[in-house]
Amino acid sequence: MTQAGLEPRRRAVALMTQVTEDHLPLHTPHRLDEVLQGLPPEDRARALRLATEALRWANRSDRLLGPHLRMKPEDPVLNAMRLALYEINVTGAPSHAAVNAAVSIVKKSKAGLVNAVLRNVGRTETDWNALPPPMTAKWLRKRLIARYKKDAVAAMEIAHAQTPPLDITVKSDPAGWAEKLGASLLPTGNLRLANAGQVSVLEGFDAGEWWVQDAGASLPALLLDAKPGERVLDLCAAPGGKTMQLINAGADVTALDISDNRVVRLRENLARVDMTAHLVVADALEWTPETAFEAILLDAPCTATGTLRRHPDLGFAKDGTELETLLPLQAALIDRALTWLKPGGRLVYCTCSLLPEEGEAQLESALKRHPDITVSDTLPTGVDPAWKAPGGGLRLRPDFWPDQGGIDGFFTALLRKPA
Ligand SMILES: C[S@@+](CC[C@H](N)C(=O)[O-])C[C@H]1O[C@@H](n2cnc3c(N)ncnc32)[C@H](O)[C@@H]1O
Repeated sequence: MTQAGLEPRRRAVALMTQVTEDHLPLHTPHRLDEVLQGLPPEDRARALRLATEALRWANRSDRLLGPHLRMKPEDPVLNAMRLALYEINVTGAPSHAAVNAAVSIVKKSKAGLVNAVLRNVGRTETDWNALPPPMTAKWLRKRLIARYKKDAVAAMEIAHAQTPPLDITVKSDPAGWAEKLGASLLPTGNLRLANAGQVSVLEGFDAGEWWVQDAGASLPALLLDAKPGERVLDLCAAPGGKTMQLINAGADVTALDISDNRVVRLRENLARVDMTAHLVVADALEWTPETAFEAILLDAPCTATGTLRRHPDLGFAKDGTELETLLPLQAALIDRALTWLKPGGRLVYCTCSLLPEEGEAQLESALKRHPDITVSDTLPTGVDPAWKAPGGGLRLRPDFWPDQGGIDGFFTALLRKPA
């Protein structure tokens, strides 16, 4: 392998190690830039893609490696071997090239081990494709089985093993854009591209005609159904996928987020699609609006476990301990948002989580704390009634829409304040 081919792989292993050893998600802003420093854009994208996909398949690679390892090697060594096995078995890379790359990436003292182990794996008869799909990280799997039972979790694992399609939300004329982009039109009105390649070169991107947004992530704003001229608060707004939907519906939007950096991205995203909102950088637990809103969309911070198919690194980077701070924060945000609604106002609460603690259970306890609030059972267009959660709201899972390429996991519910 040429030096040019080796460098993105070396960085991919460094990124994987940031996830497995330091427990930082791949997309941790400053770390990502640090690790990818000096690489041209196409190699940055390549390194990130290799790291993402090698982590998606890491559990299956580990099954092949296990019988040939006396003890678990240090993370950079294990990750170099995981990358090689992913490339050989999923992308069809020639095994000598992938093994040589792994040998060159690790420190010299480990080169012999990596070479011997990978060649031993190559000599075994195990059929990669006959192995079960990669297993969800233990901390999460236990919780998912408790909630959804084994068969549903097995279906989710099949969904998590697939590289997800690219979904986009268009400003207008979804059917026309579907034709121009060669995309399929989803029942929810989003467009889906199976193999999109580089997003920024697609027609309509520079002109700001659409933005990237999973179909599942678009449902909360569809459920809120903002009307032209309505004053709407987008609470926890950055990077702004839902803000753009609300503005596109004609609402007068205030978009608030605690993170300076993320609001910079939100501002850039709005500029690209030529939209404006009142932007606020503030902690929602301290901020108070001057007047009440007709509608609020609260996309609360969460474990993001519904996005595992897009971010397989999260299973390695997280361990569930953040729930201790997230759960009270989500409840406090709901309580504050309800006080900022006009009589008769609407609140959509949502999280991109598969955990009932962050969805169904938050709704249930909010209804107990606020007995005057009701939950709407309206369904946005295109939503399968089977997605209704028993206690109200919608429960989306990655194994839904299996024939159309899946959907991110989400919980979302529309609450109404009495008039
Ligand atoms: C799930 S993300 C929002 C995604 C966004 N709604 C979208 O559709 O693009 C959650 C956001 O909550 C913000 N956040 C976390 N704690 C907050 C707080 N106390 N006040 C305001 N925003 C907060 C985070 O900075 C993060 O941007």
